[in-house]
Amino acid sequence: MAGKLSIVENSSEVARAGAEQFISRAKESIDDHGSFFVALSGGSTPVAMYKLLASDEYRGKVDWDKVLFFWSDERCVPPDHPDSNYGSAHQHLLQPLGITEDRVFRMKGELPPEEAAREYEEIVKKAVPGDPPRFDLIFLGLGDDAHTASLFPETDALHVTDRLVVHNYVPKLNTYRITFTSTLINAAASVVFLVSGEGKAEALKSVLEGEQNPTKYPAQMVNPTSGALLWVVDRAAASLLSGTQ
Ligand SMILES: O=C1O[C@H](COP(=O)(O)O)[C@@H](O)[C@H](O)[C@H]1O
Repeated sequence: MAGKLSIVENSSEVARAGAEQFISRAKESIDDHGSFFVALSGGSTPVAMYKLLASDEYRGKVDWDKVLFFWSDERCVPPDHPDSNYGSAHQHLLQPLGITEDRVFRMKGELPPEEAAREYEEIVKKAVPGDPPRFDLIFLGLGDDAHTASLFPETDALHVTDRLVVHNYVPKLNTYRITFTSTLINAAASVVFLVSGEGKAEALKSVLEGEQNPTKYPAQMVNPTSGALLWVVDRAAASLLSGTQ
């Protein structure tokens, strides 16, 4: 497998390990170049990490004024919709910490998907240093079908290498998503997957130990060119991995 694997006890420990990664990468990046460019993932898994980062125990550990927030994917819904990835981070992290809008770069899920993707690509190119732009840290999750960001199995976005952000039609959901491409993800200085629950066990086994088939298991596309890759997974998600029984 590519990268390092850290198996922790349960979902709370996944959140804690994610928060620790956020804090240490933020410090390193701010010490090095004065800002921290982080892309958050969506879905339910990161919510516990957001709550922890916004808690009294953790909030003082990050120089929030130097953090610039982005998203690795978004659903095609307005920002106040319950499915919005931005909306979830806003509710549990950005609002509690009083993060101002000038440091928040959200994908506009309310726009036509192609327009939203092109607009976000331009924003990323302008705001994030490097060619291709190099995020300090990208958080990712894993779907039970082995998708990551909104790179779903057998979808067009998997074959795009000359774009950074694209719209992607997902037939099984009959909807579009907006997503980073593997080109942008793999340019990052650091990528951290947070994976929790036995519902992810089969997908995790396939991605890490199965045949190499990124069209079927898109998370296999993630392998930073000159960056670090860490998988933080709990015991339930890791239960089918070799040597964990
Ligand atoms: O649809 C999505 O799913 C994955 C996994 O989400 P989770 O709810 O199982 O944690 C997520 O990483 C992605 O950003 C999201 O849009």
